[in-house]
Amino acid sequence: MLDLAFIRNNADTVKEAARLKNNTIDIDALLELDRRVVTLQHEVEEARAQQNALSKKIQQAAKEKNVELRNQYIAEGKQLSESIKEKEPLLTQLQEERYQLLLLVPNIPDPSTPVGKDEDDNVPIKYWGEKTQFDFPALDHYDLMQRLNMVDIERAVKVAGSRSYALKGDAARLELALMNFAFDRLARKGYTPVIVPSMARDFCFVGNGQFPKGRDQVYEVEGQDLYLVGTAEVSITGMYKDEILKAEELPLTFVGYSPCFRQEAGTYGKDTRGVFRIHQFNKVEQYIICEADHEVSVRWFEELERNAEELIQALELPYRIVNVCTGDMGDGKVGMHDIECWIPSENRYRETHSCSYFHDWQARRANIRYRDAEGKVHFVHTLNNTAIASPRILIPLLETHQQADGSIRIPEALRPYMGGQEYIGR
Ligand SMILES: Nc1ncnc2c1ncn2[C@@H]1O[C@H](COS(=O)(=O)NC(=O)[C@@H](N)CO)[C@@H](O)[C@H]1O
Repeated sequence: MLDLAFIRNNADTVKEAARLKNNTIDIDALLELDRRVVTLQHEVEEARAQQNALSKKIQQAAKEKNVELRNQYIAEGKQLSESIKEKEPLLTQLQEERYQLLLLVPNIPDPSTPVGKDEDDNVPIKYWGEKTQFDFPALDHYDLMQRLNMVDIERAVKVAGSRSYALKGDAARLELALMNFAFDRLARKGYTPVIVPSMARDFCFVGNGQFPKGRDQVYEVEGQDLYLVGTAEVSITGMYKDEILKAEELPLTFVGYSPCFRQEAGTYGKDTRGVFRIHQFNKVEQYIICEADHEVSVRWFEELERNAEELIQALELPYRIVNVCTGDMGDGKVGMHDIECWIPSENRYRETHSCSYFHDWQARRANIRYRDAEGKVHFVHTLNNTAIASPRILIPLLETHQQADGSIRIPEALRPYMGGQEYIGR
């Protein structure tokens, strides 16, 4: 959410941001509604002030035993109460309408964000590692997993329907190894490990920006104010709602873990083979709460990205980084980079990590603030990036490290989390 005063004073900038982000919000309608709220608010406050003045006049008239004047004031007071009683419900309703519109206003993209319509317009900015070449007929992740008895999709689909899977054998161990590997590396950097609720209340999803627009991507717990999170980002944002932190407490740096649940509405027929796009997966998440300063946010954005690169390089996976364009980045982001790992079987890079900074767009929605050294209160800045999301990361991992004999080499960095094992299938 943007500051209402900012929108009032920078309507064209906000309209341009909405246009660049394919966001259809009507800023003029929002500002018109805002003017009605401000006018009505002023009338109600005026009427209240007159009521206070009148009650003093009534007391004064009573003291002077001036019955006629006193009755006149009382009559005036009644009229005022009537008009306040009539205006207040309308004011409350218009304020709620304005708030619901404010939630739909996008953040302003950083000038370094490429202008574009969709992911095809994302701009590659860095490549690392040579695209894997094989001197034997290489298999895709699903064939590799089936041959090594590491996945059971049929039975999982029986249990939970389409886009379900069960990891078995060394793939199941790999997933937990990857979670521990990511948790460990970030905890050693001083990030606070946190295992958060995977069911969260509505306000958490409003806080990170998933609601109201992305409600169709979220599973709801029937009859309760509880929804399954699509990322630990939702729960961490919700944990700090309505808090005023001390400046010296910042930055808060988290490495979070949660199962993630996504409806994947609108992706029917896309990525249906294997485990690329599923309804439930596990993710280790990097999350920062820092002071409200653009340079500070950018430094954390760069650190979060470097952290992910370190993990991917340790897994010896070729990847590239793309600067996500305005049409693909979503409402809340100021800047966003995706890291895409090379998928040999698809002969292309595909997203495995997503790194974003928001300035105070999320913090305003979740009302997360801090008091600076002078005692002034500001909304914080928030950022997040994937550390490792599995089983999607298993796709480049298994494919890239497959051997001619059909086994799979486990990268050095992962072996300590796999009991020292060096290969799968040997
Ligand atoms: N439906 C899905 N199936 C498998 N993996 C997924 C799915 N959706 C997202 N992921 C994985 O989770 C990563 C992060 O998802 S994201 O929506 O892009 N970004 C976030 O959730 C942020 N909180 C950063 O992690 C993706 O890059 C991808 O690796």
